[in-house]
Amino acid sequence: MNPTGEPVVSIRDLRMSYGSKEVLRGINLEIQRGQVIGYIGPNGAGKSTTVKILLGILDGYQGEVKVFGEDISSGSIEYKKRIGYVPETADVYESLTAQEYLTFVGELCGMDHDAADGKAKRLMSLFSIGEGYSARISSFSKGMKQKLLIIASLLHNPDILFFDEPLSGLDANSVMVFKEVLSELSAQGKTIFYSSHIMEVVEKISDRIIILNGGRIMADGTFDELKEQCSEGSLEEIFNQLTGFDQYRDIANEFISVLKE
Ligand SMILES: Nc1ncnc2c1ncn2[C@@H]1O[C@H](COP(=O)(O)OP(=O)(O)OP(=O)(O)O)[C@@H](O)[C@H]1O
Repeated sequence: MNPTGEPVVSIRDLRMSYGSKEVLRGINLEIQRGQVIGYIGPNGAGKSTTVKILLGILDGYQGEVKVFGEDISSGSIEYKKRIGYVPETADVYESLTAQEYLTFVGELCGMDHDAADGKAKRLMSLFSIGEGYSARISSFSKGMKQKLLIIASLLHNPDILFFDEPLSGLDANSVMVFKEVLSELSAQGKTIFYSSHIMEVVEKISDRIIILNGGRIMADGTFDELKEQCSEGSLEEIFNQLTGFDQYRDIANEFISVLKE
């Protein structure tokens, strides 16, 4: 954990370009232990790029990125064992069974095979997909695959979690279980980065909301602070205001008239 109270993630003047296209334009952030961060922004804002840099799977950035107080460019990969990640889209090994996949992931993160096996089986059953434990992932429904990814991200009890649209495909009962798990994890001191386009959920679960637009941070604060700053009621309205999007009716009308042609 992080007994000294220093930030678990610290980012200074982070810049990233793909070719001549600058997609992160000077991000500065300090994230404390136990915070649930709603990390939101329009499509292409740079959210996944930031997360991939933090995960150590994207190089070539400028600026300083520290996780658990250590500069991730130092080459140490130990910190990755303390991180869990649910990507927006994932290539899981479909020909493996859930058991093979989860024990493999657990062992990669330093767990003993039998410990990973026992824990994975119980977590699958708690998520109502226990019957699929020995089945090939290729036979899973979309929601079952998503639950598998969530379990894989949590199995090794990481200290920082990155979730990208984690509720995608989950039924209403599982959503309630997952939200409750999130709030317990945060109470235990886990830090959670939550990226989603579902504003109602982000508004409810986040202690702090960061809005990214065009590679820059447009807002950073609690929901109440953002509300005060924008004089708007819901996070959806705040988001639309801060990302300069107020023509949705005109666009929808034009869309309909094109369909009618
Ligand atoms: N491998 C790549 N090569 C070139 N450009 C890329 C690459 N990956 C991302 N980009 C560009 O970087 C920008 C930021 O992408 P990123 O995936 O970080 O956005 P995002 O905020 O996660 O978007 P979304 O909400 O759609 O998932 C986009 O303009 C995207 O086209």
